[in-house]
Amino acid sequence: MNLSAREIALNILYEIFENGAFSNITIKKHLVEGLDHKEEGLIREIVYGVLENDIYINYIISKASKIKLKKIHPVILTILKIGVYQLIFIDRIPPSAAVNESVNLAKKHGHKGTIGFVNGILRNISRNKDEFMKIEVKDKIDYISIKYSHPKWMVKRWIKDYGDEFTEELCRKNNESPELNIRINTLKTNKDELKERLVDYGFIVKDANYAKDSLIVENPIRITELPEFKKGHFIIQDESSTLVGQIMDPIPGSTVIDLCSAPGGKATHLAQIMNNKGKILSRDIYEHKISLIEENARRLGINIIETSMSDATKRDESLVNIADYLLLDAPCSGLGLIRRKPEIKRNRREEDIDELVKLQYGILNNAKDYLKIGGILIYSTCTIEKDENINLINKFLEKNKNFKLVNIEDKINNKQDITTLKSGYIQLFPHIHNTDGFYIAKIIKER
Ligand SMILES: C[S@@+](CC[C@H](N)C(=O)[O-])C[C@H]1O[C@@H](n2cnc3c(N)ncnc32)[C@H](O)[C@@H]1O
Repeated sequence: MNLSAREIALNILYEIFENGAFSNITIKKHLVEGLDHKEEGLIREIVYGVLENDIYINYIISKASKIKLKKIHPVILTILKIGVYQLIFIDRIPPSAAVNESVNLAKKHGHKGTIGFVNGILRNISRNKDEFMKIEVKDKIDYISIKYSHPKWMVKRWIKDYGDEFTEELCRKNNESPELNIRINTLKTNKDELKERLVDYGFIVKDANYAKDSLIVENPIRITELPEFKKGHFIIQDESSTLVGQIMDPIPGSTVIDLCSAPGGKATHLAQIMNNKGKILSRDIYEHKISLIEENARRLGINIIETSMSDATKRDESLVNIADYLLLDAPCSGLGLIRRKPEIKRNRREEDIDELVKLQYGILNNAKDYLKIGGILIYSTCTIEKDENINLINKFLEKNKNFKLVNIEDKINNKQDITTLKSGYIQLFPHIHNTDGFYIAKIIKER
């Protein structure tokens, strides 16, 4: 029997809420053959919409329900969330349809009582929408947390580091869908040629703002099914991440170590910049991820990447003093990726950050010995947490006086809203740069 788009969305959300699953992987798993673009679009809209607005939706349901949220069966609660999301956020769906579709799901998954419960709550919210949407709290942290559905600890940290207005803008932007970026594989094609091909297929394409090898695709549905993708003419990569290669800018023929390499987005870009000449040692702690690096390298026509499994927290004597360039694209809290993976807001815990900082520092401390004198270290993360970025790098530089940040002004042409290039690092934010939240520092080992 074919499931409706809303029922598929229910199954996906249930798995994410109950098992802490990743949104992109779970969506892929549940999309079945035969769904048309419109149904697939609705499933994605509901899943991402509910995840992005989860705290606000819960707030609205708890105002309407006499039963505490914790006491509502998780499937019924998810059905309610799908209904509320459509009532509040999707204008084109008539309220009666939003209510009826949720009631139909309740008929399938609940009993007489729960059907009445879902119907009553959704009708009440639909009739008094403005009243239910009001956020009646005085505290700024509580307000931002509910309105933009970010956990309080996150809002509190960001207000402390960046201020109220900045945090509100950032949280607002985190709930918008990001554009898709692709990176051109200059070993196989060039920007103009690829752009022309994509436009011929009907894609709307424009240049990215900061990364030379990146394009923005506005309507990317099923872009990875194109022959150009299969032939390795491009890879999906946010432009912030593409800037890592651009800023490292390794010379062809060099030896590069990439300690946390999977799935190889940055390693393959470095190979491209090196014109597929030299050597890149790509390592990762997870065996199953190594094959992803190899698959990407093969598709992109790269043969200078040598993969192996290793734990970067353990010192490897065979690497000491061999690297001209070293990339530490560290495991991090991922708080710069909330637009793409809204489940991060539910799954990440504040305690994780201290743990991650210890891990990052441990790896950095090994990495420093792998560089030759005069070698270049790039440290990057996809987070906006100062403790994982600038604070960590400052602590490292304080303890290792032979390392210095390098001016990177010549590496980025468009300097709009980036003021720290001279100081050797950049911190990008979704609401300012329209990229993932991302940190990159370039450091030289002077002696
Ligand atoms: C930010 S991701 C790397 C993304 C990759 N550089 C790219 O551009 O495609 C961080 C990677 O670190 C790996 N990792 C986590 N802990 C590690 C460790 N102790 N040693 C080596 N790799 C580790 C994870 O498996 C993950 O693939």
